[in-house]
Amino acid sequence: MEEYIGYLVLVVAIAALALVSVFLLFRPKTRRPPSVPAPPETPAAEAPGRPAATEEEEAAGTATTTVPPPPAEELVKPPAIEVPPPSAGRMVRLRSRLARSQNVIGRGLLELLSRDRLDDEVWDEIEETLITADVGVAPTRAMVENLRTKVKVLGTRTEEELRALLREELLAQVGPDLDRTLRTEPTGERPAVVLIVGVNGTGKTTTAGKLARALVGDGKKVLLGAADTFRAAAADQLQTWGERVGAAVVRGPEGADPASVAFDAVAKGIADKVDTVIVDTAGRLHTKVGLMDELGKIKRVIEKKAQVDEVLLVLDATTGQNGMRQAQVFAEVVDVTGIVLTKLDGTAKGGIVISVQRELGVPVKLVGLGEGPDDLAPFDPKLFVDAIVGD
Ligand SMILES: Nc1nc2c(ncn2[C@@H]2O[C@H](COP(=O)(O)OP(=O)(O)OP(=O)(O)O)[C@@H](O)[C@H]2O)c(=O)[nH]1
Repeated sequence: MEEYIGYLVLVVAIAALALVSVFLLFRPKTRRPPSVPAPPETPAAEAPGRPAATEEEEAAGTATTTVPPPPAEELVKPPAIEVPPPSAGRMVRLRSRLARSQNVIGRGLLELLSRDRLDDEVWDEIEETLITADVGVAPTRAMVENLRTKVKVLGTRTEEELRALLREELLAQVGPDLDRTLRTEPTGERPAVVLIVGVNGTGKTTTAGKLARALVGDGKKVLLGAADTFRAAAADQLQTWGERVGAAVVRGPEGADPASVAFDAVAKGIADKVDTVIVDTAGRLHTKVGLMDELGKIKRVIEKKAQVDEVLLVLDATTGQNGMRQAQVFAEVVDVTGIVLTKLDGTAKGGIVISVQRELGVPVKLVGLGEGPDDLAPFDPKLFVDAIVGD
């Protein structure tokens, strides 16, 4: 009997053990703590730019692996297009910058004019101040002559009266009535063509880019032509300017014929129905003949497609008389229709506005007042003179 009970216990124990093993093997897994869902594994092809799978795609199970990856260039996220401010009112916005660089001339002149005795020595100092500010010899003489007569005849003595007199004389020299309109409107089916010329480093490429921005800000469709094929970086620079505001850029391989790039740019401008094509040139000043050949050819070739409406000569205000001489060579080679005076924020020699207009017989149409993308402004003579003499 005892032996029978022993067997029974053994059988029960084996059965219990078997039961426990079966339970452990097949026990329900519901009591595991819920796991945090891992981020879906995005295939490389689904990186930026690719739209998310639609519900239908997911239902059909076609959302991920069956779609071939798009070509590499589609993966690059296009840069956000900027909306630049319009060109009007820019000089007002940049007034303080202009005043900072220019009012030293005005303060000096007013201090001299306010002296108790206005003898020859003082008038010589006034003349010197104007010459130092790059006003030029002939305009300086004319101004001093007029000031001398008026102070004597009118007996002008108070600071306010002197300021008003100086303002009047400076304004007369700057030329408040010169036509400074920038011709950027298309003629019929043809876009306006603006050619940017000037010595390297004066800010030509920057001006082309800033002008494109300003025109886009005015609601125009603009195309940039990188005919400075001499320096690849200039085309890259222009491309960046264009991309920022959504303006197309036509460029050629490094060393390509600048005239052919200019031609292609204008042809594309016509095909795309843009308002304005801006062509940046290299304008290397090797020899006058070489320059004439290069710029003359660009202009002739463009004119097979459209007329050149503006030839803007870019001049660095900080280079003074040296820059003036270079400007003269350009003016002899090509019909300049307007001057862009850059870096006026970096010099007190604002008198160059007066001398350059007089020397070249062409109005200053735009001024550069800083390195910021919107620091190019239509030139306003009154605001300019106010910045010199102060309020
Ligand atoms: N402060 C200041 N800097 C300016 C102004 N305009 C241009 N610059 C700077 O001048 C430098 C030269 O400008 P670029 O546009 O490269 O000159 P560039 O004439 O095109 O030179 P190349 O392409 O070599 O012919 C850059 O550092 C510009 O930021 C301005 O109005 N004020």
